Amino acid sequence: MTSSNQAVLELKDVSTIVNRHTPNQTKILKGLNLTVYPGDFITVIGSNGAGKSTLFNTISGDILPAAGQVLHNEQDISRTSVEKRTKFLSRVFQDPKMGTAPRMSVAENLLLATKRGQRRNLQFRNLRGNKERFKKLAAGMGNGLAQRLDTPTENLSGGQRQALSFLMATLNRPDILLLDEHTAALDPKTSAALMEQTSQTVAEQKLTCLMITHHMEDALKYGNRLVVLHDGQITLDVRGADKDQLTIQQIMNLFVD
Ligand SMILES: Nc1ncnc2c1ncn2[C@@H]1O[C@H](COP(=O)(O)OP(=O)(O)OP(=O)(O)O)[C@@H](O)[C@H]1O
Repeated sequence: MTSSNQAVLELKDVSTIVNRHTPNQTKILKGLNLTVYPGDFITVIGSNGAGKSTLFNTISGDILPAAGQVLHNEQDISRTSVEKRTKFLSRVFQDPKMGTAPRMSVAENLLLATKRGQRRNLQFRNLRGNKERFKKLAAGMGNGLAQRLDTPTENLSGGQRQALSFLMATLNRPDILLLDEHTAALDPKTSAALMEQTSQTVAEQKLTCLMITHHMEDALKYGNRLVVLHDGQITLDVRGADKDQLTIQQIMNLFVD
């Protein structure tokens, strides 16, 4: 990645404060800087409470920075609403229940995802026209989702539901994809399968992606770049060959205060 590339996302000296003007006021991100280039796949690690979810909440607009700026394609989005950011950003959460509407079928959820960032005007008669496309997409996940297109998502397994959340998040090729421990609630085999699918989709669609994980193996295996968060700041940011040479032991040593 060359420095002449325009950044997709930039956080400049970002600080966040929760419980402002109360005795519990706490600074979480402390002047954090991060520049993300097109096609970066960044694994984000750090101990509990380091500020990883707060970083994602700041990128998604769920938390507004108390100081500093968030830029998307060089435009200041620091005050842009969560809803407006969904036009270019999508996120998959740890909890399989978070990403899908439970009473709606798999196909209806996928149709909803095609309208992401647009005004909601769901025409379910479009379902039939999209069925073949949805079937193909679901088949790509390789976990029986393609045979469940008419099933309400509340009746899917956790793995199928999380695969659907991932599919919905990537359907319209977001500029920025945030994966917030998206495989953590799944059993090891299902988790590994979704991780492989993730890696494949990110590569095929050349997505720009940040992924929080507590799996050190995954943090090393996937992505071209790894950042370590500690106490609200980035304490390590490595890419390419430097990342490839990292060992789990070296990373574990970084977690010792
Ligand atoms: N709304 C809030 N009110 C008070 N404290 C908060 C709030 N949100 C986060 N914190 C605190 O800020 C710190 C960072 O939280 P955050 O969830 O970003 O960490 P994390 O790195 O994602 O941790 P984990 O790995 O446990 O998910 C923690 O000490 C947390 O308790």
